[in-house]
Amino acid sequence: MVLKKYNINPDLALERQKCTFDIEEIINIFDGGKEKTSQRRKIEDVVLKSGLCHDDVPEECMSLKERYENAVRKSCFFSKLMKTELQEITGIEDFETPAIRRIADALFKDISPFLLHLGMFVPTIIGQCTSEQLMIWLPKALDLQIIGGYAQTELGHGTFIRGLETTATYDADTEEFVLHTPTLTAHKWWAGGLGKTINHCIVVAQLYTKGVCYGTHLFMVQIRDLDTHMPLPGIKVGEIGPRMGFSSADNGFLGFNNFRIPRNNMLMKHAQVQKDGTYVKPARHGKLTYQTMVFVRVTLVNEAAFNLSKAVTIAVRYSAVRRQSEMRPNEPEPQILDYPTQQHKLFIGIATAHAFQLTANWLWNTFKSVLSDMKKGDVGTLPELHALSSCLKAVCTSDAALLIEQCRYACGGHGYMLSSNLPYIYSFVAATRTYEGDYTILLLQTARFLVKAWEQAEAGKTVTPTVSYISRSLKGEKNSWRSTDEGIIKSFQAVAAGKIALCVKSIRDRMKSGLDYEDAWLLTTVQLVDAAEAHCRSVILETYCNEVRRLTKSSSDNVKIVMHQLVTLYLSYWTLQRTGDLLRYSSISEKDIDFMQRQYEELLQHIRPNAVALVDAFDLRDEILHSSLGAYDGRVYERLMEQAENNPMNAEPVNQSFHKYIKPLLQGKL
Ligand SMILES: CCCCCCCC/C=C\C/C=C/C(=O)SCCNC(=O)CCNC(=O)[C@H](O)C(C)(C)COP(=O)(O)OP(=O)(O)OC[C@H]1O[C@@H](n2cnc3c(N)ncnc32)[C@H](O)[C@@H]1OP(=O)(O)O
Ligand SMILES: Cc1cc2nc3c(=O)[nH]c(=O)nc-3n(C[C@H](O)[C@H](O)[C@H](O)COP(=O)(O)OP(=O)(O)OC[C@H]3O[C@@H](n4cnc5c(N)ncnc54)[C@H](O)[C@@H]3O)c2cc1C
Repeated sequence: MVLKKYNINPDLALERQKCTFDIEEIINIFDGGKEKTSQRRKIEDVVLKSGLCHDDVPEECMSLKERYENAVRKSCFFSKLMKTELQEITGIEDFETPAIRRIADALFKDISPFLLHLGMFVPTIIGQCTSEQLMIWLPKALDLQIIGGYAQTELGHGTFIRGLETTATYDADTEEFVLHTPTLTAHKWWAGGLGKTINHCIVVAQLYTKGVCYGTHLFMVQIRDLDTHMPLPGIKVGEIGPRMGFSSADNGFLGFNNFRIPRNNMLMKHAQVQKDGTYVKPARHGKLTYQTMVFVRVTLVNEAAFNLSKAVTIAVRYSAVRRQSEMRPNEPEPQILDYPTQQHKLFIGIATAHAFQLTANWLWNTFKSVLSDMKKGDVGTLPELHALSSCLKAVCTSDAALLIEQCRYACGGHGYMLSSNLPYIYSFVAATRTYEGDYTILLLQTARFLVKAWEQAEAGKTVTPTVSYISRSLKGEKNSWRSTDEGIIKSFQAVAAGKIALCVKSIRDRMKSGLDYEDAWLLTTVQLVDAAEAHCRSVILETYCNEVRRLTKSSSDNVKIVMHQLVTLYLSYWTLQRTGDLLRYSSISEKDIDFMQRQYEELLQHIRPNAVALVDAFDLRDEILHSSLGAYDGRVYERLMEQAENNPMNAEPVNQSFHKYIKPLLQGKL
C-alpha cells in the first residue's frame, strides 16, 4: 500500500479530538498493565519489521493452492521467528502470551495450517501424556521437529464421540496397537493441517484389548514420512475440499488400513494398557481425555472477543468517515455514526467485546485453578468448569458471529468487499459456533449440570457459586426489579432459575405421565437449551460488572465513567432483548421497561463522542485489521480505489473471453 500513512481523514481526526478519556489507560487495563502493553507492542514491532506480513498479491486474489502455499511459507518463517527473537521477548514457551495470538493475524488473513499444532496437538501432549511420553514428544513438538494435529471427528460422527468408529486394537504379541478404519463413515474428517501439512496426529479411536472395547482413547500417530512427507503405508490422507472459510487450514481426511503403532503411543496419563493387554482405567474421572476440548473451548471465548473487537473497530471507523442521506432537508450529509440506529448496531459490539474479553480472562483463570486442583488429585471442580466453558463457548461464539455480521450490515455495500476483512472475520467466527462442540450440544451439557444443581439444592446441599441463585430461588426469594447493575443481574438470575425450574417440572411431569427419563429429557431439550442460555447470560452479566468494578478501581474518573457507560449499555440492551422473560420471571413493570429504553437511547448519545476512541482503545494495528474500511487513517475511498485499480482482473483492458465467446455471440457466430 503506497498511501501516506498518517494523512488522516478529517472526520476521523475530529472524532479523536472529542475523546474524553486517556485511551492508553483502557489499553493497559485490557493488556493487564503498562508493562504487558509495552511487551505486546515490542512483539508486534518485531513481527511487522520481519517483512513476513507482506504479500505480493492480495490473499483473496490467489488460487486456493497459492493461498495454502503462502500460508505454509509464512507459518514456517513465523515459527522460526517465535523460536528466536520472540522467545527472547516473551520468555520461553509462554503459551499464555495473547500478543502472539493477536499479531498472528497480521500474517494470516485466513488461517495458519499450523494452528492446530499449537492449538490442540501441543496442549494434548501436555495434558494427556505420562512424564516419559512428555519427554519424548513435547521437546520435538515445541521445536517443530514434528508437526501435529488433532483428528477426532469422523465423516459420520462429530458430536457423538462415543459413536466414533475408528478402532485401536491391542496386539499383545507385538506390543502394538492396530489402527483401522472399518467403514466409509469411520474416516477422520475435518482435522486442521491434516490435508497436506502435518506429519503426526493425535487420533481418537475406540480402544479394544483382550476382546473388550473400553471406549475412545487418544493415540500419537505418525502419518507421513519425516523426510519425503509421503503418507506412510496403510495411511490414506488428503484435503476435504473448499469450504466457507478456513481456506488455508488444509482440513483433511484420514483412513487407516490395519496401521500399527507401538503400545507406548497410546497417551497414558489417565488410562493405561499394560504390556499383557490389561486395561487400567482412569483413577479419577471418566472424561479426562476430553480435556483438550475444554482448553480450546476456554480459548474460543477469547477468540470471540478478539474477532468482535476487530469487526467493530472497522465498522465504527468506517461509520465516522461515511456520510449518507440527510437528517433535515438541505443540511449536509451526516456521518452515518450519527444515526441512532447505526449506534444501536455498533455500540453493543464495543460493550460485548469488553464483556467477552473480561469473561474470557476470568474463565482462563478458572481453568488454571481447576487444572491446579486436578494436579493435586481433586476433580471436584471439573463439572462446573465443563458446564461454564460449554455455555460460554456456545453463547460467546454465537453472539460474536451475529454482531460481526451486524458490523458488516453497518458498512453497507463496502462491507461485502473481502478487502473490508469483515467476511473473513465472520466466516472464521461462524465456524467457532460449530467446531469444538456445536452450540446446541454444549448448551445441553450445561443444562445437565443445571438440572443436577437444582436437584442438589432441593436436597438441601450446597451448590457452587455460579449457581447459588438456584438455592435462593428454592428458598422462595422473590425477585424485585431494580434497574441497578446488581438488581438487573439478580433479575437475570431469577429468569435462569425460573427456566431451570420449568425444565425440572417438565421432565418430572413427563415421567409421571409414563415416559422414561431419556424421553422426558429429550422432549424438554428445547427448554433446556433456553435455560442454559439464560444461565450463561447471567454469568456474563455478573462477570462483566464485577471485572469492570475490580479493574477500574484505581482508574481515572473519566475512564471509570466510559467503562461504566458500556456496562450499563450492555445491561440495558439485554434487558430490552429479554423483556418477555423478565416480565415472566421478575417483577419488572411496563414503566421499568420504558425507563430502560430511554436510558439505553440516552447512553447511545453519551457514548457517541467517544466511539472512535473506544475502538482505538482496542489498539489494533492496521496490519492486524487488514481492512480497506477500518484503517487508522480512515482513507477508505482511496484504499478502495487503489485496490480496485490493482485488481488482477484489471491487468489487461480486454479479457480474452471477449474474443473467445462474447464477440462470436455478438456476431451470431457462436
Ligand atoms: C493458540 C490457541 C488458539 C486456539 C484456537 C484453536 C482453534 C482451532 C480450530 C479448529 C479446531 C477444531 C477442533 C475440533 O473441533 S476437535 C473436535 C471437537 N469435538 C467436539 O467438541 C465434540 C463434542 N461432543 C462432546 O464433547 C461429547 O460427545 C459430549 C459432551 C456431547 C457427550 O459426551 P459423552 O461421552 O457422550 O458424555 P455424556 O453425555 O454421556 O456425559 C457423561 C458425563 O461426562 C460429562 N462430560 C462430558 N464432557 C465432559 C468434559 N469435556 N469434561 C468434563 N466432563 C464432561 C457430562 O457432563 C456427563 O456428566 P454427568 O452429567 O455428571 O454424568
Ligand atoms: C472449520 C472446522 C474445523 C474443524 N476442525 C476440526 C479438527 O481439527 N479436528 C476435529 O476432530 N474436528 C474438527 N472439526 C469438526 C467439528 O468438531 C465438528 O464439525 C463439530 O463437533 C460438530 O459435529 P458434526 O459436524 O458431527 O455435527 P452434527 O453432530 O452432525 O450436528 C448437526 C446438527 O445436529 C444437531 N445434533 C447432533 N446431535 C444432537 C443431539 N444429541 N441433540 C440435539 N441435536 C443434535 C446439532 O446441534 C447440529 O445442529 C472442525 C469443524 C469445522 C467446521
